[in-house]
This record gives sequence, C-alpha cells and structure tokens, in this order.
Amino acid sequence: MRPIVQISLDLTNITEAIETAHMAMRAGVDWLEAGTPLILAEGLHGVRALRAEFPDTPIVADLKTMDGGYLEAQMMAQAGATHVVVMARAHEETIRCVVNAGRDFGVKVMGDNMVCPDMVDGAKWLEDLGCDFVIHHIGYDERRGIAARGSRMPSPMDQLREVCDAVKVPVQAVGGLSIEQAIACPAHGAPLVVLGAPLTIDAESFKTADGDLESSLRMICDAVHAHNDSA
Ligand SMILES: O=C([C@H](O)CO)[C@H](O)[C@H](O)COP(=O)(O)O
Repeated sequence: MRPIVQISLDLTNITEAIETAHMAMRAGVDWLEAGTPLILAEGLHGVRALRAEFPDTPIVADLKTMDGGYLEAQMMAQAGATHVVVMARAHEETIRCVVNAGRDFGVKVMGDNMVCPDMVDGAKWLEDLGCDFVIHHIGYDERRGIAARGSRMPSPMDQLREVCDAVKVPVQAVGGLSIEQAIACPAHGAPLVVLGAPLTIDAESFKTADGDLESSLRMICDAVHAHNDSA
C-alpha cells in the first residue's frame, strides 16, 4: 500500500480544525482525522463540517467505539466519515456490529488495540473479526502515567514490527511518536502515518526557523511519500 499521511485534528472547535486541515492539505496530507477531542466537542457537526469543506478527502472519525457499534458507525458514515474506529477491548459483538455497519454504509473499519493485554493478539483479533485496518496504539494516559512513576515511557514502536508481521491488513502506529518515528513507520511495515499532537497541539516546536508550520509539514509528507519510490 502507498504510504498515507493522516493528520489527527485533536482540537476542540470546528474553526480551528478546518484552518489546520486546510494547512495540512496544502502541505500534502492525504487523510484527515476528526480526533476524539473534536468529536467530543463538536460531535457529528464537526465531521459534517469537515466533509463539507473537503468533499473528496478521506475522513477518519476517531470515536473509539466501545458499545452501540452499529448506530455509532452509521451516524459517522452518514455525517461523511469514510473510516470509523472501534476498540479491541469492546465486546466481540460490538466489533462485529461496527464491521457490519461498515459494510452496509460503505465505510472502512479501523480496529484499535489500545490497552490489550497482548497487543499482537489484539491486532490479530481485530483482523479476524473483519477490521480493515489495525491501529497499534499506546494511550495518552498510559504513556504519561507510566513515565510519571519513573518507568520508561512505552512506545508503539516497541512492538510495531511484531504487529505488522502478525496481520495482513495495513497497520497504523499511534501514541507519542516523534516526527522522526512517524516518518520511519512505513520502513517498519506500517504504511499509515499519523501526525498528531506535535502538529496540532504543540505546533510551535515544529515550525521551521522562519516560523512556517506548513513547510515543516510538507517536508514530512514528502519524506513519507518518498518511501513509496524506494519500496
Ligand atoms: O487517540 C488519541 C488518544 O487516545 C487521546 O484521545 C490521540 O489522538 C493519540 O493518542 C494522539 O497521539 P499523539 O498525537 O501521538 O500524542
């Protein structure tokens, strides 16, 4: 699969999300993600607003479904999402419901293995239940909590190769990746590169010397897409 760059719009209002999305699209980003904070703050209106502004761009709705899977996926699909996210720790029936809704409403299902006791098994489980993609995800609270107690912060890079080798569906690594790690994901077998907090929440530190975030993002997109040429 050709490497894809996705930007997670982990923002809390539509105006800021659309502004950031325009900058990201100009820089060469392929997919937009309505991040969990945006979905909490703006709900379906946030997804509809992104769809209206970007009619042809894939939109991942990171709704982290745990229950009521069919309806949640249906609502997001009807609002304009092309991809929905269900958690591996949800009940098996919930994952099946999301997969069924994905088929009925023409959206792809991304299964997230966050907090699985065995993340490789979690990834296989999601694939076996029919998810189209696996998100290999170390959660925000988990990472920070473990580091605050003095242990090494876990990273999705730790088991990324194992997860990619265990499943046939494309894998995306999420959770505290540096820009360098994100760019390296395709070389580890994970073609879906997500750029999150560093570019949306902590944007100041990623601007170029002349203060241009868009140029930084363009360099990142070019580096990820170039992997295709050498693959
Ligand atoms: O999904 C996320 C998390 O569970 C909080 O909602 C974030 O989008 C994800 O963890 C972002 O990761 P970074 O941007 O790499 O911090």
